[in-house]
Amino acid sequence: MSSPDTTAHNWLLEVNNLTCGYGGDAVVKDVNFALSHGDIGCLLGPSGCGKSTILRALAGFLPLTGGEIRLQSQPISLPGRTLAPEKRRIGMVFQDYALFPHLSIVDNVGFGLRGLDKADKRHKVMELLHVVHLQDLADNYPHELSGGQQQRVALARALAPEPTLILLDEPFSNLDTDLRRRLSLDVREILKTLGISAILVTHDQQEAFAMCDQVAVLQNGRIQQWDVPYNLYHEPVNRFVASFVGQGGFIPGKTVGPDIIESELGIIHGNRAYKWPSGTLVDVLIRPDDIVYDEASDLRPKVVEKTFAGTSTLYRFRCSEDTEFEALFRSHLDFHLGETVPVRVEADHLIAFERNS
Ligand SMILES: Nc1ncnc2c1ncn2[C@@H]1O[C@H](COP(=O)(O)OP(=O)(O)OP(=O)(O)O)[C@@H](O)[C@H]1O
Repeated sequence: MSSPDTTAHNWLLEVNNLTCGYGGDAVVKDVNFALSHGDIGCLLGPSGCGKSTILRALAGFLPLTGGEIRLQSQPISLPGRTLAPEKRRIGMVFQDYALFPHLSIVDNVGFGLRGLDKADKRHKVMELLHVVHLQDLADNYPHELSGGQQQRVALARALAPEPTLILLDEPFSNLDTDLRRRLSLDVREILKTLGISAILVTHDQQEAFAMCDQVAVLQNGRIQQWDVPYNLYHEPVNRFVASFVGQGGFIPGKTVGPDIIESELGIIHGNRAYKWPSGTLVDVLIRPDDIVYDEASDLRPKVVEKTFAGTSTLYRFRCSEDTEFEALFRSHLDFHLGETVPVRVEADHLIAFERNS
């Protein structure tokens, strides 16, 4: 597992060996990560891997059975000691917005604001509604707003008490694809403008990559890799991360040098040296963008699948029963099922795992 060095850095949030679960069963085990001030982190993984469980522990709804959570260097959760959720200065935004239907937008956003007179409260709420671009809807009611607008109200409400950290639990999953993309970028910009740190839970990797600075990929309650999106895609630490993040698949190969692998796609040169002896059987990760069209190439696999996607087309090619791979070409490169196409590998990164590992 890759985890950050949490020493000698002024972290906003530190999660050290976090272990917790339900009814004596540990669902999340030995989780480690840390978030810098102003950064947006993400918990990404398949359904049931423990993302929401970690979020509940961060919010203070779930006690720990092992490890600790620190916010601004102060322990807020330890086994046997859980600071109450309302004392953590952590805001939450949920999938279903959870707005009060009988309150106007102003009153929804101002709900958690204490100790301000009416005029100051309205002034503060209007400032926040400007930040989320909803000032013109201040006196409307939730049912008069679209899903995206309601989610921005929920964000403004979570921001109102000036939290140290915001937790976003699948906040865009009730929205259509276009709106999710736009809103996730809007929310990133709002958080960055205000310098507020956040943890997003999602199973949508495009959303994770577009919105977050650091992403944890989880499997069965454990973090497999905590890294920047670029590294997760190009430098996955294990097969699970390689398969879960991005498209692509593995083809069989054999090492002929520390950074050279022989395969049915030819000799593949990498940017890193592996320690395996020559002749080791490996599986090589091929991403669709690692394959280019090249009329001069002798490698001519057959098209076995084709998915047209407007500006690009995803092809599945077969060299042999053992070697199939995908390639993404601009859609004017139009080939038919069964056609043989000259291609070559142009991979910046060589990701391989020992066969049967
Ligand atoms: N209240 C609960 N009581 C008992 N088990 C639970 C409870 N909540 C979740 N679990 C179990 O804990 C595991 C992790 O659940 P969790 O909700 O954290 O996953 P997740 O990664 O957020 O999944 P999803 O993406 O589907 O929301 C699952 O096996 C789930 O069945």
